[in-house]
Amino acid sequence: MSRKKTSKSKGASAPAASTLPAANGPQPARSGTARPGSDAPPYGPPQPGRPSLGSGGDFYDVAFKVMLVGDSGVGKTCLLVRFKDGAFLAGTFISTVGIDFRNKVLDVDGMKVKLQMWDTAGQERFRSVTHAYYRDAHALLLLYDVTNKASFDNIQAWLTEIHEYAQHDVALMLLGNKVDSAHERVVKREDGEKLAKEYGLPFMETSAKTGLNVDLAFTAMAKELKQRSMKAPSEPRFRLHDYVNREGRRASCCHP
Ligand SMILES: Nc1nc2c(ncn2[C@@H]2O[C@H](COP(=O)(O)OP(=O)(O)OP(=O)(O)O)[C@@H](O)[C@H]2O)c(=O)[nH]1
Ligand SMILES: [Mg+2]
Repeated sequence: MSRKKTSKSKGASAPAASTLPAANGPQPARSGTARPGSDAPPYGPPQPGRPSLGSGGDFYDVAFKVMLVGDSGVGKTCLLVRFKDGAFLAGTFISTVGIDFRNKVLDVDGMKVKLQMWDTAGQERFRSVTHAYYRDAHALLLLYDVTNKASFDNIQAWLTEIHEYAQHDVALMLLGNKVDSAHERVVKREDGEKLAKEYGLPFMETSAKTGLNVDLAFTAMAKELKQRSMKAPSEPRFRLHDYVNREGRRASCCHP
């Protein structure tokens, strides 16, 4: 069964999880060439126990699209590279052109969950390109930079955009990145928490540089999406807010 795609279907139900790889399959990450849905698996209900084989040779039970959004320079690409490859892209800042994507298969409570992660360009001039991708996203990671007040102040505008273009029940998480830069910090943790509470969002501070909370952010989202996709979950309800509050590490303690 495949889901019929509708354009800007505000108020429609969230896209179903995908279990089948596309005929042409996801392509290796590259900038500015991907088209909405063209490289992505078609949608369909999850069929646990019947793993699919992606074109990259990755077996998975269920697949979801996770999009990273936020101002240019907040660290979206670095966060993704940290999660995917465990490395930090130091040095010259190379701004993303258009949109880029990477895949990773996670083991979530015995199920292989493939995350197809879309890295969007934060620059204003690419905004119309990224709008086209929102409607297919199952989850959004919305980032600001704790050393850049403007990126925090713009979160409200990003939320307005998300409400306009994304599915109404898209899973959403707010991340304050670059907490390793303690001396340059201008947005307090409490300010991030307050904003997140105001909008009912799960919230964490992260560092693509040290890796703080990076795996946790993606894993928590994978757990949430997996739970949402189960028609009659046998496990207790997963609570994203409680999970990130419990598991999230604070920059000043506990982390190397
Ligand atoms: N200290 C520190 N620097 C970071 C971190 N994450 C990213 N950076 C730096 O911030 C700059 C921008 O990072 P990118 O990941 O390219 O930013 P982006 O959000 O993808 O930007 P666009 O592609 O233009 O939307 C780069 O110079 C990174 O090295 C972090 O966690 N800590
Ligand atoms: Mg980028």
